[in-house]
Amino acid sequence: MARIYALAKELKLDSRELVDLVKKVGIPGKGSALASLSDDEVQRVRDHLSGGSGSKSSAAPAPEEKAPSTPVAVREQVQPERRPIQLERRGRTGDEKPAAESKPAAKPAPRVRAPAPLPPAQEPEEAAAEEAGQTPDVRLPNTRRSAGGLSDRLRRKPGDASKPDSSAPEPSPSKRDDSGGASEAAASRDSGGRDSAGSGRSGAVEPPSRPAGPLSVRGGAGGAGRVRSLDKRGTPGRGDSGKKSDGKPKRAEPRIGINLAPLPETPQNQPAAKNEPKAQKPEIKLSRDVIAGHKQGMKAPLEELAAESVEKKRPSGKRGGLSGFTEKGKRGTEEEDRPRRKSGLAGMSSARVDRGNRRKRPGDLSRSYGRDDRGQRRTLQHKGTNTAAPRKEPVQIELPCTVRSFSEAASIPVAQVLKALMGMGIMANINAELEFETAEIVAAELDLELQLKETETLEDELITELDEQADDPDSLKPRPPIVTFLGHVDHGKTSLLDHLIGINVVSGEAGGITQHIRAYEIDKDGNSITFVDTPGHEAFTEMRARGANVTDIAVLVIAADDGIMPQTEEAISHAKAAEVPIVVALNKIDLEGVDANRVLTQLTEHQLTPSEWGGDVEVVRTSAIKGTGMDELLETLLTIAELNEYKANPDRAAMGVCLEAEQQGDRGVVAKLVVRNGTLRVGDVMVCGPTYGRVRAMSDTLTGEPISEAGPSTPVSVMGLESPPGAGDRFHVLDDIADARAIAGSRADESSRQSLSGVTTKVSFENFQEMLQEGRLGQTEEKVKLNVIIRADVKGSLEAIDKELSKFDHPEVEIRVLQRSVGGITLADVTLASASDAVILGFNVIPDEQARSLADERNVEIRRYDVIYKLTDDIKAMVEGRLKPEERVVELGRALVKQVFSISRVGTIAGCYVAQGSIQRGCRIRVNREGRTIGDYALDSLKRIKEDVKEVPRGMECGIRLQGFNDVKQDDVLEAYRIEEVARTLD
Ligand SMILES: Nc1nc2c(ncn2[C@@H]2O[C@H](COP(=O)(O)OP(=O)(O)OP(=O)(O)O)[C@@H](O)[C@H]2O)c(=O)[nH]1
Repeated sequence: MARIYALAKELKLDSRELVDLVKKVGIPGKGSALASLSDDEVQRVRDHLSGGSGSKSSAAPAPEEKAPSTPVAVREQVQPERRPIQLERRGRTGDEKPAAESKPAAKPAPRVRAPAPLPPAQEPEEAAAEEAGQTPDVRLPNTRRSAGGLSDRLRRKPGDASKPDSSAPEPSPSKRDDSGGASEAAASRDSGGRDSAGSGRSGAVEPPSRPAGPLSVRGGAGGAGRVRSLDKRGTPGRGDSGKKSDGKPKRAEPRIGINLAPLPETPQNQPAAKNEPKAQKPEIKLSRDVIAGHKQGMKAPLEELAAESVEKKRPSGKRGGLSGFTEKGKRGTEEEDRPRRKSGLAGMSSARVDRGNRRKRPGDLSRSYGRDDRGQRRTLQHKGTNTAAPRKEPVQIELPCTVRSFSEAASIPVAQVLKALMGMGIMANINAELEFETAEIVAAELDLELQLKETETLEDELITELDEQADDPDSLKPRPPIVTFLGHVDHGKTSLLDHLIGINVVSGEAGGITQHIRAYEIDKDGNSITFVDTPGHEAFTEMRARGANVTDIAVLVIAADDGIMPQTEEAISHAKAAEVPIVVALNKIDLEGVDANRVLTQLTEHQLTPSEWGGDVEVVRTSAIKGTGMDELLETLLTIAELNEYKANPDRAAMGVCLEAEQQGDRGVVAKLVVRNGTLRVGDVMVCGPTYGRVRAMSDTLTGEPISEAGPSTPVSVMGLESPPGAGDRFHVLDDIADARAIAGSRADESSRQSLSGVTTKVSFENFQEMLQEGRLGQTEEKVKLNVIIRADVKGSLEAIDKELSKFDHPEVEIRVLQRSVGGITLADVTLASASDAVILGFNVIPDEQARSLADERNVEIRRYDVIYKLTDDIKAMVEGRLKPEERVVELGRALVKQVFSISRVGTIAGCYVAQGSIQRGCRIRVNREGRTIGDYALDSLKRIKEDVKEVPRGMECGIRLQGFNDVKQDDVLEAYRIEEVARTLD
């Protein structure tokens, strides 16, 4: 499995280009650089790049990478020619490698062996060459390759074989000898690798060139890169440059004829090469010892030095100024340059020449850095003036990384990073946090090397370690279950808890409504149960949203007289989403005339089948007033706890969750915590969310009596924290208060950074689709679940949507409706969506103000529809990976209709107050009445006083007339929006 962008990087291709290629190869659903390819698909791509023959390419995959991007097209054209060449290569590949590698030994024998594998037909040539006195193993082949390779080919055609042949071999060997073994060494390997020769020559030459293939293959992942660089370097070979340039055409045999033209220049280049010594000085300084050593067979140091030098010279692994090399002879296709590139000293010279070229054309930076294989513009390209030197070293990125820090690290403008992100379909701001993968792609887009500098934070070191610290099974002891009451308001949650603990809190509550979370531990026949009473299911879900799932069992309290009410439905959704056992307390059973069966039926309709009806949901009939069913309820809870074997290790450092906290005048910060594991003691140092402190005192949440320690599942009031943590914040006990302080500080920073970040973190249709394509989802489960919450205007719509969704059938994705109900989108929906990574689907309904702002804050996606098929189409399209929101709705503002004026011949004018954003001329208006959208119309006229205006901002009044709608009423909410075309970037 490999990501497209990673493969592109490996193959030295542009990500988008590879995406196109993948499509071309016939692999569907890979519209993004983030998409993953299976091994088979990767092989298909490689095969395609290699020229089409799967099996062949598999034998020598690396060579294919030689021709990165451009090659695709070119190869296809040249295919007929390449085939034979490839075959030869492969043959060599295996054999050559060793030959090339062993070269260091410089033993003639091995050298001779290398050519052996060559096709018989070519042997004669090789043999002839050898006989020519090329005993010096490597040199011969090298010489041929680098110098004579192309010429050989050319020779054959033109018929002038001797001249180039002799000249080629001679100069190079002699030269090398002169300059010291260095050149030979490099040449032998480099030029060997250089396919130029091989290609240029007939089959015989090929063998020597093979080495390049093998080299890259060995390189493994980096093979591609190497091949590429080798090619580059090969080009410039000293003195042979001209010839080499000829050699490249290997792939494009048809061009040989065309390429012949530059031949005459070969000799011209030669002299240039002779001048090399001048340029060579700054390139590499070879000490006499090294040179002498090499003559005695020590090639490695030289090669390393050479390679190192070349690397330094090449900006960001690009072909850099090498392109200039081809200029004279054939500045045409870059693919022709590639094969010429060499490694080692040959590469050095290429780089040197390259530099020289750059010096000649200082303004043409684009040629050096700004173009990719297809000549397409790269981000670092500069036109005309060289404003800044391109970064040559890998970009060091420390995680987490913002756009700003990325741009600073890479020394490139923020705008450029944002643009690259936009190109990936990510709209971010300067403070947006980039995940490593995103940063990696951006770096690839910007042609930068990325070096991850991950610093382990104290959080990772201490907290994560504590979280991951597994308890020895022997140390685990049963712990009390933590039970939470959920249900519709006034159905008796608090009364039930009161009765269970024997106090009467209900009467003391303001307005009879629970405003605080209470948590008490009670004892039943020696067994404890911890009860948590929350002010509503939002609080319950809120804690879940913060990763603090304290509840083991949910008790759904339903008043027998009311039955299931809207909030009960929500509570059911929340409990189901939390995936905890549900026990129903059918309360107020003491009331006369209540029909328990009606409630049981309703429960069944909500997929909660009572155990007495054959289901698995325990229903206990209770009366908080009379105390009916209390024992049965406790016993049921204890039985469930027993079945689920809730256990914890009381002998470790405590960790748990904060339920509530407040600043109390004389006592300081008092936090109500529940210990989930371990034992909390007075004197312990703890970090809780963004605060920390030492436990100064602890007290029982029920009696208020001081306690010195609190074991697993114990609710406890703690004093000593620096500031009040939030509900749902987790706490950990640490050894060192300095660590606790540091962690709390970094969390505070992190949360403020997140609030500034503009990157979406929650699930949305688009990122779900993306995750699906990448395989990030569904790796552990059989089916990926897409959580949705549906809100519709009427029950009929809900039923229609349900029906549509029930038809949905996908092998990998399951639509999981967490909640479906009639009415506008509420805060509870957003909280649930946030806690459950769900998308809210609104059908002809709008979110209320609170829900809207919380959704914005938490990046919860709310999708609104007015036609059912659009909703289902969207889901299908998303799952099938073809979601293409070509247009995006941009909300502009909301206005409240304060008064309506009917003017004859003009129509109805709505006198409005702009409560949010602005109303703009040319926008569209959704008319909402009592939480439902009743129509969608174009804005006909927008006036302030009597003047037509372009825009009316928030806080102003205006007159609005809608096109084709005169039934505007007072208190209607008019929502202004605009539809913007959005360029698709993922496909
Ligand atoms: N008849 C009868 N009345 C009950 C019973 N349980 C609770 N009530 C009454 O119902 C009203 C609401 O009870 P609460 O316990 O405050 O209900 P709640 O669900 O906790 O309400 P919130 O705190 O607002 O969430 C009170 O007046 C209780 O006296 C019961 O079993 N029978």
